Amino acid sequence: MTRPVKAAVYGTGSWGTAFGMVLADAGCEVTLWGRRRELADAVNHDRANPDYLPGVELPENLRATTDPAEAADGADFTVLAVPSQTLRGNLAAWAPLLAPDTVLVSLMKGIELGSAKRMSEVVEEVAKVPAERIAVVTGPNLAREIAARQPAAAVVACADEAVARRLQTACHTPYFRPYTNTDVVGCELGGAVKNVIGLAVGIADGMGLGDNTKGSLITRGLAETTRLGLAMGADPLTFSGLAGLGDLVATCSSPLSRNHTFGTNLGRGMTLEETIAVTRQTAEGVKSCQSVADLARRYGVDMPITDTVVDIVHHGKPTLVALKDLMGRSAKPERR
Ligand SMILES: NC(=O)C1=CN([C@@H]2O[C@H](COP(=O)(O)OP(=O)(O)OC[C@H]3O[C@@H](n4cnc5c(N)ncnc54)[C@H](O)[C@@H]3O)[C@@H](O)[C@H]2O)C=CC1
Ligand SMILES: O=C(CO)COP(=O)(O)O
Repeated sequence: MTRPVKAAVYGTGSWGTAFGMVLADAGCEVTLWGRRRELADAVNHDRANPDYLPGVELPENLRATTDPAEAADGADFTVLAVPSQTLRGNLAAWAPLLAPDTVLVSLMKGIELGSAKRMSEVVEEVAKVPAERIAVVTGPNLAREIAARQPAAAVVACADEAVARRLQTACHTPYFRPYTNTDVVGCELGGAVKNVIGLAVGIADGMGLGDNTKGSLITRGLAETTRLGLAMGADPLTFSGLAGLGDLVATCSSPLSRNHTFGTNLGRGMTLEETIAVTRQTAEGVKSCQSVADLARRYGVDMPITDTVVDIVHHGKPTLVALKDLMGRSAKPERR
């Protein structure tokens, strides 16, 4: 008899827990790692994560620990679901504990500040594992909807297609349909930049602007994401798939999106400090907009919506002035 696939999930926030549920529903034996004892106890004794997924009953084959070595033990897949800017420090502590030959899986949709590295690059550098053992899960996957077992598709990306297929099997359930992709760069960029565009759409919503504005921002946001992706060697078709358009549409339409909500609060006139104070969870685009703008500069790519978000969020540019400047740029053909 073959043993069940074992997965360790580092991060007991909303997506770490919801993706842990997916893995458990697909038949894996899952151990979540979290920092807080009371949350691990709630998972183990009450089958609940009241802080991040209130009202959701967790499956039996999902347990939690605060001991990173216990989580790592024998894991076929090591899933990373902490805020992107904390990955490097956390992974440095976990790397010596990882099971040999484990596949590292990033759920994170951010770009590291300073280095402008994608999360899989940080994993490769810190855990010292080859790219063929690093995978990414991305797509239109709002955690609360997945935890309610509402149907969704996703992408599992890995340079080694056989590894992507193994992960696909490990997380395939009747409500979660993962597709494989070998374009890791495109998949990660799609996930990180959509958070920035989600902020822009949220700001527009908060300003009371309508669906034409939203449609324009989504489409031109996808155009600038694709431009950056092309310059970085991604497959442009990735951006019309789940990791690009799919995730962009979900994020830019949903009040469940933290990035969208963050933008809406700013657009309504809250200050950055007030907005941060009412945001309990990770809104990756707030920091990553700066790293995406860095990447754009490094690759000589024009990303006007990203620049506008950086100006509003980090330089205090008034939203009406930012909108006027964005619309007032010189006219150009659509495909350039
Ligand atoms: N929530 C969602 O719907 C989705 C989130 N993601 C991505 O997943 C990643 C994680 O997001 P969520 O789980 O939603 O965030 P969250 O804010 O719900 O949870 C973050 C978790 O990380 C922990 N944490 C915070 N700072 C930490 C630190 N310094 N060291 C260790 N742990 C720390 C928190 O205690 C919490 O358990 C992000 O990159 C996000 O973009 C991707 C798809 C869907
Ligand atoms: O990535 C997500 C959905 O796919 C979640 O978006 P937020 O991080 O904006 O909530």
